[in-house]
Amino acid sequence: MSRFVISDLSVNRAELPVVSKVSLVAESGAISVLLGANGAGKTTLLEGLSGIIPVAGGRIELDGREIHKARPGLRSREGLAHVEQGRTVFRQLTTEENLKVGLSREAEMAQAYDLFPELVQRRAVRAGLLSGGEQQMLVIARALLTRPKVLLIDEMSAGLAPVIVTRLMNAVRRLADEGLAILLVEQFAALALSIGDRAYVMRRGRIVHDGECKALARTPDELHRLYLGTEAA
Ligand SMILES: Nc1ncnc2c1ncn2[C@@H]1O[C@H](COP(=O)(O)OP(=O)(O)OP(=O)(O)O)[C@@H](O)[C@H]1O
Repeated sequence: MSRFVISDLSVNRAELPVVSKVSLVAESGAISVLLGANGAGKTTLLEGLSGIIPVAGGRIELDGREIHKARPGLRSREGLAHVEQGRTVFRQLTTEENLKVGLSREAEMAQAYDLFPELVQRRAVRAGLLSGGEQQMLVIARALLTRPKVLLIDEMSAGLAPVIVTRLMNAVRRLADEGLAILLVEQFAALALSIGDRAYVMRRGRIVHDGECKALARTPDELHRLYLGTEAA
């Protein structure tokens, strides 16, 4: 069982505070969903978690070990993987070569293909020629090759057709059911809440809601209010 705990975390951009004293948890077997309007600071938070940008304050702990001062490579070795926004693949390499860049062994490759059988028939195709959904599957598969304990996923659904988004969401649910701890940043709020466990809503760099996904899914007006910030301060 893994536990990823973020306490009072602050992250700046160009020396301006973008994420302020955020606390949240992601645990084995569960999906923590992080929602919020554009510019709320979700991507900045994930980049602070994986070490792409340094944190300005607070703590990040994975299974009781503090990792917020560690370089990204070390955080990865500790068990953190980050599916970044933008679906970056090596476009000139084939699907399989993209996976091999992750220095994977056969067992991990087999697991990746088991999660996304769609990629098997595309293994010899250059990644630049894959559909957006296939590229997203490839990026998620590549993140799994390091056998992470915690998976951070940023806007995997951007620009994809609803049927593909549902496919990806089901795969993410399966990963959680197999024991991963997942922190899912998502714009498709209703769908994310339908597969998630714990829901957080972020606004202007702060967490303004922390509760169960099921409860928030039942109250779309409340979700709307949280996004727009019309509640009493
Ligand atoms: N490289 C950067 N330099 C300076 N400010 C930035 C940079 N990237 C983002 N910001 C600012 O930080 C704030 C938070 O942006 P961020 O991308 O983290 O939000 P987000 O919640 O992920 O939004 P979106 O859903 O649009 O991706 C915004 O005000 C944005 O303008």
